[in-house]
Amino acid sequence: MNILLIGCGKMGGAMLRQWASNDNNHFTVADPAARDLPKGVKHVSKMAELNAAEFDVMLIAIKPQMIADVLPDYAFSLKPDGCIVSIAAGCGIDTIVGIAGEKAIIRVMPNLAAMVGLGVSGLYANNKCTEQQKADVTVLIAETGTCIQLSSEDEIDRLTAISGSGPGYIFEVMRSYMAAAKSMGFDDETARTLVMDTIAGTVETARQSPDTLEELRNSVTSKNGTTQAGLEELMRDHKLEALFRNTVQAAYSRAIELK
Ligand SMILES: NC(=O)C1=CN([C@@H]2O[C@H](COP(=O)(O)OP(=O)(O)OC[C@H]3O[C@@H](n4cnc5c(N)ncnc54)[C@H](OP(=O)(O)O)[C@@H]3O)[C@@H](O)[C@H]2O)C=CC1
Ligand SMILES: O=C(O)[C@@H]1CCC=N1
Repeated sequence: MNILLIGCGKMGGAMLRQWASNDNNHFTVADPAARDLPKGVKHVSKMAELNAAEFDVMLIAIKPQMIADVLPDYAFSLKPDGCIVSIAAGCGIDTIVGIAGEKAIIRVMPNLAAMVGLGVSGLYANNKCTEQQKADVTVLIAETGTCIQLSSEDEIDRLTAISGSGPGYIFEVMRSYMAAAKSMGFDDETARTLVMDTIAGTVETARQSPDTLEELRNSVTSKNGTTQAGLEELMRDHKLEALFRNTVQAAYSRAIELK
C-alpha cells in the first residue's frame, strides 16, 4: 500500500519505526518538523510537494486540534477507493467526514509501546470500509503490537482512557515507585533497575500464570509479613482503586470533549 503519514511526532514516529522494517508498504511523511526518518521513507513539508501523488491510506497523526486546519489540504490525495486512518484522540468520525467528506474511515487508538512492537491498539471502522480495507489496516497495526477490534466508536474513547493514555499513568507510577526506592537510600541506577525489573518480572509472571491477579498478590503476601504491612498502606480505604477509576474517567471525559 502507498501510505501518507500526516504528522510524524512521538506517536506517528513510533509506529513508523516498526513499519519501515517491512517492505510491503511505501511511506510518505508529511510533517514540516520530521527529522531522521527511516531509510526509504519519502518526506514532504507541505501538500504541494506531493506532486499530485495519490495514496491508499492516509494516516492522521497530528494533534486533534489541528485536524480541521491541516486535513483539507491533503484530503484530495486519497485515492477514490482509499481509506483514512486516524489515531487522534477524541476526534470522531463525524468530524472527519465533515472535513474530508463521506469516506472509508478507521479510527485506531495505539499506545507509545508501539515503539518497541509491544503496543496495544483498538480499531473501529465505519460502514464505508470494505472487509479488505479493515483487514489491511489490521495487519498494519498488528505490526506494532496487539490489535483489538471494536464494534462501537465510543469503545475507542473508552479504550483511549485505558491503554492509549496508559503508558503515561504507568510511567508516573514507576517514577513514584523509583522515588520511594531512592528514599530508602538506593542510588538512581539501582532504584531504576529494582523498579523496572520488579515490574517487568511481575507482568511476565502474571502473563504466564493461570491465577487471578488477586491470587497472585496473595501468593506474595505472607501472614503478618512485609508485603501485608505495605499493602495495608497501599490499599487503605480502597483509595488506589478509586484513584484509578477517577483517572480513567477524567481521560474518557477529555476524549469526549475533543470530539
Ligand atoms: N503520544 C501518544 O502516546 C499518543 C498519541 N496519540 C495521538 O497521536 C496524535 C499525535 O500525537 P503525538 O505524536 O503525541 O504529538 P506530536 O506533537 O509529537 O506529533 C505531531 C506531529 O505533527 C507535526 N505537525 C504540526 N503541524 C503539522 C502540519 N501542518 N502538517 C503535518 N504535520 C504537522 C508536529 O510538528 P511540530 O512538533 O513542529 O508541531 C509533530 O511532529 C494525536 O492526535 C494524539 O491524540 C494517540 C495515542 C497515543
Ligand atoms: O494524551 C493524549 O491526548 C494522547 C492520546 C492517548 C495518549 N496520548
